[in-house]
Amino acid sequence: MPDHVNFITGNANKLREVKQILEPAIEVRSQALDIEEVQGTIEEVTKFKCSKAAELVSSPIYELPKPRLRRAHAYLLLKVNGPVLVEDTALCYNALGGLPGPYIKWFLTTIGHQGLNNLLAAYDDKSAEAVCTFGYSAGPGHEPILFQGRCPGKIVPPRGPTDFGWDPCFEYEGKTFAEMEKVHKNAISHRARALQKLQAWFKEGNTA
Ligand SMILES: O=c1nc[nH]c2c1ncn2[C@H]1C[C@H](O)[C@@H](COP(=O)(O)OP(=O)(O)OP(=O)(O)O)O1
Ligand SMILES: [Mg+2]
Repeated sequence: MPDHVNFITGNANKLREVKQILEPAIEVRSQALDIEEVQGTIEEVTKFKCSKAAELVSSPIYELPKPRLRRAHAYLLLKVNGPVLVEDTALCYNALGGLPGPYIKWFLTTIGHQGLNNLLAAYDDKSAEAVCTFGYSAGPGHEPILFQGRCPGKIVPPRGPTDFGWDPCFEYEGKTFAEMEKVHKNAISHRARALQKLQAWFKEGNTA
């Protein structure tokens, strides 16, 4: 098992959940980079994001022991690309053949919770899947390895706190993600299921 991962995301809520799930076994370090996102399948979007992150990220080649020494020794820090972990989240409506899928961010920003419901007005089937795909790259030129988790649910009018994305509109076993205790969501979510696969891969002896 690696002692840490370098999770690249601009989303503080994602980071909090990944920390809650992986730590303390694996320390989650993070850099907030705004990475361009392409069109394509969920897998293509995640692979591109991961390769880009591996190129853009820079991290110190070693850790200095004490914070007060860091400034003095700043010149010793060299740029090293990768390894990195990224994640892309999709929300896939079954009645719509998997859309909005990886484009959920733009749908949510543009039409909001009510709009996410209205999209299904013409259909009886309100079922959906939350899909989380982590991409891990050892560095530039290394093909990203993907770990995907899926959680079934249905799209409902918003219930619960509105602090994280479409959580209020996604119902799983009678509760929306927003209504659940964080520990409950983090035990059954798309993100938790994907991270279980990543943890299993690390346990096989693969290291970040
Ligand atoms: O568990 C979740 N529960 C509710 N909403 C969620 C969840 N996870 C992601 N979301 C939202 C954030 C964004 O509106 C879209 C995914 O887009 P996505 O590109 O993966 O996220 P992002 O751009 O916010 O962060 P990043 O810098 O990691 O790409 O769904
Ligand atoms: Mg994004």
